[in-house]
Amino acid sequence: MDLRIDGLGVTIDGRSLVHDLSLDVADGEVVGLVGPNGSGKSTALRCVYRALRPAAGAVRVGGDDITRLPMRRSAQLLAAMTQDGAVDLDFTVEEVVALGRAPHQRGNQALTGRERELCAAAMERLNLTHLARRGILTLSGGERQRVLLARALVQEPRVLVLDEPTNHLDIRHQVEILSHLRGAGPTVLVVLHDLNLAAAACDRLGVLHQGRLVASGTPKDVLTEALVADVFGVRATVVPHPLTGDPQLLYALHS
Ligand SMILES: Nc1ncnc2c1ncn2[C@@H]1O[C@H](COP(=O)(O)OP(=O)(O)OP(=O)(O)O)[C@@H](O)[C@H]1O
Repeated sequence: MDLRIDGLGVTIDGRSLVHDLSLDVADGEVVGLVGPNGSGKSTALRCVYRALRPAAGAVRVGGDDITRLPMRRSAQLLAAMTQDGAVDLDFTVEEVVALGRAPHQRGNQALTGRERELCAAAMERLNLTHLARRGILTLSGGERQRVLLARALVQEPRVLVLDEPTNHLDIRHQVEILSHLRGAGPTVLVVLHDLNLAAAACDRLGVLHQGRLVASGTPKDVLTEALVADVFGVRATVVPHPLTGDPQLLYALHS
């Protein structure tokens, strides 16, 4: 197993925010974490990328407990694209993308030819080449999200974790970013709100409700009308996508 979350628990101010969460992600697999607002998705993910130390349990990458690794080593293994991963300094787009190589470099080394190619390919793939010289602070929210994904990809991590990577994005870029996750190389754990896009983008889903994992499995197994009603409190009709067969939820706002 590439990423193994084992009995994770987070308690803050006496309140259990994540309780006994275990979830495995196999090599190259894309697993989505879904759940209502406040169900503990970001808190769990923060433990995975070491922004938060869990009160219980462990997070293992390739068998190593990442909380016991030096920061530099865990940054070589795991990259995170998060809401709080924004860059406040006015670096250019190409400088921010190149920062993804930092865990692999010693001191202030210049990028090697291979690293420059890697950065150029990531910018090309995320439609950023024309923005390479622009200051990151001048970009729109969606453009900035794409820069942060490019930075995470050039890190060449074994595991990539993403917290709502489609925030701010128009539908074209939502589809594009999510379609980059499969076959991108790394094993992926991604928090998503849109259940239809999660069903299309992920091999498996884990559903969090009040800090507990209440279901996990393929999107087809997990996204049932009963689960959506129980966990999200919403009535939805589940239909197979006519082209892919992925479950898709239809919501009737009026009848
Ligand atoms: N540092 C903290 N101190 C106190 N409560 C916290 C802290 N961090 C998170 N919480 C609470 O823990 C619960 C889970 O929060 P979390 O951000 O993990 O949920 P989420 O599933 O990611 O939600 P959303 O879908 O709204 O982003 C929420 O009720 C939140 O208010």
